[in-house]
Amino acid sequence: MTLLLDGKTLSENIREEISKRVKAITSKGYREPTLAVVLVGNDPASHIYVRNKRKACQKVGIRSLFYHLPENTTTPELLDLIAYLNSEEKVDGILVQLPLPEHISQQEVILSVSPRKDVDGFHPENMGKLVARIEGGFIPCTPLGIDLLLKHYRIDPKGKDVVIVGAGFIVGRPLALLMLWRDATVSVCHIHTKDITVYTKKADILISATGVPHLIKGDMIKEGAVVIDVGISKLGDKVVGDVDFDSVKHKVSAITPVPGGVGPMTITALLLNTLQAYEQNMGLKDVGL
Ligand SMILES: NC(=O)C1=CN([C@@H]2O[C@H](COP(=O)(O)OP(=O)(O)OC[C@H]3O[C@@H](n4cnc5c(N)ncnc54)[C@H](OP(=O)(O)O)[C@@H]3O)[C@@H](O)[C@H]2O)C=CC1
Ligand SMILES: Nc1nc(=O)c2c([nH]1)NC[C@@H]1CN(c3ccc(C(=O)N[C@@H](CCC(=O)O)C(=O)O)cc3)C=[N+]21
Ligand SMILES: [Mg+2]
Repeated sequence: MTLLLDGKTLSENIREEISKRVKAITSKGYREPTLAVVLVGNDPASHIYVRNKRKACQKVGIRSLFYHLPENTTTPELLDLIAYLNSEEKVDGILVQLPLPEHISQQEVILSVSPRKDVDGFHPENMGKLVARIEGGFIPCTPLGIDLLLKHYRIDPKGKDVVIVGAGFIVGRPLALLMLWRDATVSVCHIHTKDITVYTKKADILISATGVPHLIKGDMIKEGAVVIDVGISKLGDKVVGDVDFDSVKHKVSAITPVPGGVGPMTITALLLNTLQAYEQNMGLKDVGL
């Protein structure tokens, strides 16, 4: 029997808890948690993601402020907005939607967000805490969402061979660090890997995050493995992952569906990070809340 790792239902349950926590705090007279979402340009997929993130915020009582800048925004203009959001006491979290237009320096933007408001966990101070195993930083949303999903289903990476396909900045790399933190033996494959099948076949837990539809097929997988599909691609009008679900599903012990697996968990992790930023910003722990 193959277990479907249901990120949608788990997300609903966690979001219910977040909502209760927000109500408990705001009913004591504190202001609402606030996330600033910055989108540059008109990429249609980014628009949909941003809309989903804002809807999710609203449902749990997190206020979201939306800053939509034109495609031709310059790096200094974007940095000015971020400097303002950093200084604004009432803004707890800042999310700059990626990818940014080519002409904007992603590196400068990531460095400019205050590490205390960096709910994406992309700032080197937060990435560094992931390397050094220092608690209290922000863990990037997709790795954190996957960690929560594995925990919920009592799949412990400790001592397991975890193989990650894709070494991107927002998923593969930070995920590798988090899985090391969980005491897994981690391999990371990428575009220059000679033969990814050598690695995927050894995986107890295989996590694919490339955006290449149907990259992972049944004959590349060990019997009984756990498969986590991070990829999101459009094939015609269907949303598909990196995993060829039909050839894989009979071989594995557990697998995430796309949609309804990692995607909702990513947004839930964003809500959790925003709540963490808010609690730290307001000093709620210090007053015993
Ligand atoms: N479900 C969710 O919540 C989320 C889903 N995503 C999805 O995950 C995917 C990856 O996103 P992201 O990390 O931002 O993308 P990136 O483009 O930053 O990273 C993709 C990685 O996969 C590698 N890669 C590409 N093709 C192959 C291949 N054939 N074999 C092995 N490695 C390959 C790339 O190598 P190289 O760079 O050298 O080409 C790169 O390391 C996308 O589909 C994205 O939409 C992303 C975030 C959240
Ligand atoms: N600064 C920044 N932070 C991000 O976290 C970030 C980003 N930029 N840029 C783009 C990627 C992608 N990403 C997704 C989030 C949710 C779903 C999601 O909710 N997916 C649903 C719906 C899929 C669909 O129907 O399109 C699902 O899988 O069920 C997908 C992808 C966050 N990203
Ligand atoms: Mg993310």
